[in-house]
Parts: sequence; C-alpha cells; structure tokens
Amino acid sequence: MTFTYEALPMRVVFGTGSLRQLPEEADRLGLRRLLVLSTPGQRALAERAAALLGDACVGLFTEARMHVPVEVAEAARVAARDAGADGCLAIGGGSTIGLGKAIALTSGLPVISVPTTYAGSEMTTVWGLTENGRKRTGRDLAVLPRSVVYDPELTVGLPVDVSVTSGFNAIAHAVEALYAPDASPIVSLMAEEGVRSLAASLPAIAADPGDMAARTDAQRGAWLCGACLGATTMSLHHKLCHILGGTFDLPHATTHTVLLPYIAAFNLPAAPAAEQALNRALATDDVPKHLARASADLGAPRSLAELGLRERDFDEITAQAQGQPYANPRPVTAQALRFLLTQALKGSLA
Ligand SMILES: NC(=O)C1=CN([C@@H]2O[C@H](COP(=O)(O)OP(=O)(O)OC[C@H]3O[C@@H](n4cnc5c(N)ncnc54)[C@H](O)[C@@H]3O)[C@@H](O)[C@H]2O)C=CC1
Ligand SMILES: O=C(O)/C=C\C(=O)CC(=O)O
Repeated sequence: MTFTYEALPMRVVFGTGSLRQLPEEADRLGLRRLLVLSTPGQRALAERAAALLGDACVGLFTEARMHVPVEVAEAARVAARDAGADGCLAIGGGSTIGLGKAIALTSGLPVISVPTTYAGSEMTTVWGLTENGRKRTGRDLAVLPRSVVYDPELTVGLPVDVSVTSGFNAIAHAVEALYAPDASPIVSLMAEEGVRSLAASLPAIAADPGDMAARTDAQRGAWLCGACLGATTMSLHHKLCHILGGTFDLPHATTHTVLLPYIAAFNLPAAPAAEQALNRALATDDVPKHLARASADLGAPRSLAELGLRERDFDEITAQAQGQPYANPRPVTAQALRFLLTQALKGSLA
C-alpha cells in the first residue's frame, strides 16, 4: 500500500440547536461585518441568522443560484464590497455555499457556512462557476469555509425529494473517493461510514421528514462524504455531472442520483476494494442495481431522459468529457461513454 494524505483544516460545530453558536463562531474568527448569503427561497432563514448575528451582520444577499452563474457571483462580490464586509455567512445548500466560495476566490474574504442540504461543498476547496453554458471548477484553499455549523434542525424542512437526491449527491462523493488516485485509508473509512449513514437514514427521512435521529445521521453522513470529496480528486462521475449541469442545465443533485449507478457499473470492476467497501456499506452484492433501485424506491427520477437530456446531446457531452483530462479507474473511450449515457438515458438499471 502506498499513499500520501494531507488533511485540510476543518472546524465543525455539530448538533441540534447549534445555529445559536453563530455569534461565537464569528467572534472566534474576529469577523465583525458579515454579509449573509442565501437563495431567495431561504431568505427567512438568512434573516434569522442575521438577527442572531446582530451588529456583526452588515447585509443580506439572497440571490444564490445553482451552478453559480458568473453574473450572480459578480453581483454578490459587489454587494460584499459595498457593504464593507469582512466575511460571508453562507446559509443553505451547495448553491449558497458555492456563492460564498466565489466571493472568497477573488477577495479572500473568509466564509462561515451553515449547510442545510447534504451536498458537502462546505468541506471542500472546490469552487465552480458557470459562464456561457460551461461550468469551470477548480480548487483553492481560500474558498474552504473556516467554520462549519451543522444544525440538523435546519434540515427538517428540506423536502423529501431534495433530501433523497442531495443524499445521493453525498454518496457519489464517497464512491469516487474510494477509487480516487489519491485515496487513502482514512478517506476510505470516512467514505464507507458516510455511505452507511446515508443509506440507513434516507428511507427513514422519506417515511418521516421530521425524524430528528435520521436527520442527524444523514447530516453526519453528509459531513463524512463531503470530507471525502475535499480530500480526493474527482473522477468521471463528477466530470459528467458538471457537464450536464453547466451545459444542459440539469439539476445538480438529481443528475448525480440518476447517473451514479451507471458510473458504478462502469468503474467498480476496475476498483475491487471500492466495490467491497460499498458492498459492506449498502449490504448488497450488486452496488449499481442497489443504488438505482434504492433511489427509485425513494421517489427519485430513474433516467436522464426524465431530466430532459436527449440522445442528440451525447456528441457535445462526449466532446467535453474527452476535452480535458481527469482521473478515472478505467480509461474512458468515446464508445464506452456513449454506452454508459445510453443506459442512463433509458434508466435501464432502475
Ligand atoms: N464545490 C463543491 O464541493 C460542491 C458544490 N456543489 C454545488 O452545489 C450546488 C447544488 O447544491 P444543492 O445543495 O444540491 O442545492 P441548492 O443549494 O440549490 O438547494 C436546493 C433547493 O433547496 C432549497 N433548500 C436548501 N436547504 C433547504 C432546507 N433545509 N429547507 C428547505 N429548502 C432548502 C434551496 O433554497 C434551493 O431552492 C450545485 O451548484 C453544485 O455544483 C455541490 C456539492 C459539492
Ligand atoms: O459535483 C459535485 O457535487 C461536486 C463539485 C461541484 O459541484 C463543483 C461546484 O462547486 O460547482
């Protein structure tokens, strides 16, 4: 066994009611002028956070959008500058945290994040920006949130369909971390446990969205899976999802959910240790089928066709996917890619 592992700085405050610790977290970082970020739909939560921060909040920017369009990033940067902000509080899902990262990328302003989905962005140095139908991603330590407050109470209102697909977005981070070129024993432990946690808690959440034990377990799983993404290189699955989101405007977490079983079917034969870990975590001997059926049983879409993708889009996807090098346990030929996309378009495993 050979590996290199370098831990990212991580401060996590976890627990029901931990939102109340926001002022302390801001104080600890010496932040006195925070701009609070959210999506339009989570404005009320942003206002609650602003009220908790009191004088340490200098304004709200509530226009976060999925895939961080550059125009939204620019407007948020202007809002931060005009308010004289010394940091941002990103309260919401990956879209809001992504906006905080976009501000940090050009200004260096520190970000505190309060995640309310299971996307895991709060644990990574990965930023993403979308311009002219193309999503660019990169890594920069400046965008990694300095403090992350996980309060499972804030996820109770996350609709079941979003909870399920967001949970599978997290599982996808763990799956790709298990066969990443920079995988390591500590990451593999987190990945297996993260998948186990989400696989157990998502059905419980679907049955009762207010089940606090399940909500807590899901957020714990999301933290572990996000940390896996933060520690490893993304492979084919994430690459394809970014193309489908950036160019075809497919919804992020749902796309991850639908595509993951087909990526697992393609990659796991070349990654036996990853397959064994997933067999244990999911209590199955057929990971691709299990993933497809588990998400479909919880009401998630089964095929990329349902999300609006068409076969005529394959040429563009293949060209983009083959245009830039990225890691993958199996070589990705155009023929293999078309086969995989055809299966996912039809939803043949679900
Ligand atoms: N850079 C990174 O490491 C990562 C980035 N991402 C990025 O994050 C974005 C997707 O993030 P998601 O979290 O999937 O979606 P999202 O942040 O767009 O949230 C989905 C919807 O749910 C609402 N919502 C969020 N939390 C809620 C709650 N607790 N109760 C009620 N409504 C709630 C939001 O307002 C939004 O309308 C994409 O742009 C993706 O690229 C995702 C994972 C990792
Ligand atoms: O695909 C993911 O879930 C992980 C990373 C991104 O979405 C990149 C981004 O911030 O846009």
